[in-house]
Amino acid sequence: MMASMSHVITLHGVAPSNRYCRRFSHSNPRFMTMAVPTRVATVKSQSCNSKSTAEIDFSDPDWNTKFQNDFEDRFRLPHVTDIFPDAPSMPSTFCPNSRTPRTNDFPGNYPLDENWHGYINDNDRVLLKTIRYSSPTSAGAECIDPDCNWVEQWVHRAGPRGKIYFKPEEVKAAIVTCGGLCPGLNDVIRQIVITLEIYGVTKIVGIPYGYRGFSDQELTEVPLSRRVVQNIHLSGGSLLGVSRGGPGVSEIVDSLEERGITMLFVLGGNGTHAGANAIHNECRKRRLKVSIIGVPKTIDNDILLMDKTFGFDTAVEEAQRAINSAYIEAHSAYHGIGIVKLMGRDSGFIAMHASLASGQIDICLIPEVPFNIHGPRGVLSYLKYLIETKGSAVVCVAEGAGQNLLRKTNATDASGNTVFRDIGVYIQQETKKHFKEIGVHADVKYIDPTYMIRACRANASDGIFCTVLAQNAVHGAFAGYSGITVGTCNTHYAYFPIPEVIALPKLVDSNSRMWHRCLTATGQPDFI
Ligand SMILES: Nc1ncnc2c1ncn2[C@@H]1O[C@H](COP(=O)(O)OP(=O)(O)OP(=O)(O)O)[C@@H](O)[C@H]1O
Ligand SMILES: O=P(O)(O)OC[C@H]1O[C@](O)(CO)[C@@H](O)[C@@H]1O
Ligand SMILES: [Mg+2]
Repeated sequence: MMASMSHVITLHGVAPSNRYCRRFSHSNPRFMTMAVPTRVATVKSQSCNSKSTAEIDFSDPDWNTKFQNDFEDRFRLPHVTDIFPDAPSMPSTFCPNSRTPRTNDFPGNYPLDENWHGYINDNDRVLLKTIRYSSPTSAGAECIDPDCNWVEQWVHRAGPRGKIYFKPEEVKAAIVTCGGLCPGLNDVIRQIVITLEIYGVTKIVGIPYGYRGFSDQELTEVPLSRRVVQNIHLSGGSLLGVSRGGPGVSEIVDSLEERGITMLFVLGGNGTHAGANAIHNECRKRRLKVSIIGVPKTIDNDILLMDKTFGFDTAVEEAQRAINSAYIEAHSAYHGIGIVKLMGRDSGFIAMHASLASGQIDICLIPEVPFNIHGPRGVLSYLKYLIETKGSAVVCVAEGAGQNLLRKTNATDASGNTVFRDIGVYIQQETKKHFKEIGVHADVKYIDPTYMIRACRANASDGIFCTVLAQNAVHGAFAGYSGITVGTCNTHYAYFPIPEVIALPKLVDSNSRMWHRCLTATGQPDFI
């Protein structure tokens, strides 16, 4: 089959604008010209096939090797030596078992180099995909070619390097948190500060209220130290504040120059990372030795290639309280119907995982899977069936689900994200109307716990996750990288070039085992 294919084919015959991938719902043209990545993800990772995968000529006997080389090139991490080839390096000052930097004056707490295997080699790699699918029809198969050949894809291992490219005493590090709130922001801020201090950095500041803090003259830098951040992880929110919108990239880089910032840690979602990448590019254009490092903060878990993002676990856990309340209300009422709306603009991960965890959801609706409300196969008919057969029902709907059923809105927020209509309210209203029309009693209750969930403190698992991400962010900066972000792949920590992880939102694959498991757990039919 392979030999006979001399033409360039699309992946499984699926056109590049494919089943699972959509653009992030940005519409602000100001940002579009600034930093939306030009490269689309070429791997069909997270079920996203792409233009460049579609351009592979699989009749070439070397396509596999070429793909892997291309992959290695794309995932190469931008480094300070790209613009300053002679940039000096020095032995790392990082010491994992000390509160202070490693110095020759105080060798007692530090093993001799030859006995200590604590650094990451720049050539260490993490395997991105671990399942070998035998057929493209296997559940959730992510194949590069039509025969689903095994293709190794390796990304860079995160962690401390033996050589560093910044002298700690010359560093001024800044941290900024952008976008919406997410559990764990304070844990990340805290650990970045602590790790920077261990390297020996003394000038550490927080930029208040997201990117806005770079331009608003009334907002002043927040000095940060171990003392300041010691207990901030005990509460939710962000010590520094967050915002959407704000200044353009050039203004931000002007501000970095004026302030003498040499390391910038950017905590935020896809929009923030697009901004971070644009800042990185602008710094390179101006030949500034500045390291821009992202830490992906998206409660929606919609960043490509990573196992998960921080705050997601906590969100799923916290959503249980809302779901349980909806269940109790519905279960205690005569013909009770509970509706819970959870976050997820483009991706239904929170709704899917919360439904799976609760065991109390009868219908889970996510943006990736179309559904009808009305008609014989619609959600309302099934709700009637549930009321008749089990007396009550609970629906979990992601905020971005079923937007096609609602009147379009042209409204955008300050960052250019489309403002959605409330699908939860719509389902509540239509349910009430429908049951009235068919003359069946229904007691409908609607819960939207969004801001209660977002404002929570990180749970233990996210607390650990944030701590490790933050340490790795600092290690990445000292290693001389810039324009990168940090995440986990198959439980291992890795660095990624920013454009590769934000080209598209990571979506729930409706052919994945996880979605099928969710369907098995709820027992819901297709609503199409
Ligand atoms: N394409 C872009 N280029 C440069 N900056 C951007 C871009 N998109 C968004 N930004 C900036 O990034 C910041 C955060 O963006 P946004 O409000 O979209 O949140 P986010 O990072 O995607 O996080 P969340 O997951 O909470 O939505 C804003 O200050 C916005 O101005
Ligand atoms: O109301 P805000 O702050 O604009 O944020 C809402 C958005 O933020 C998110 O919670 C992600 O941070 C989305 O799920 C949601 O659409
Ligand atoms: Mg976003």
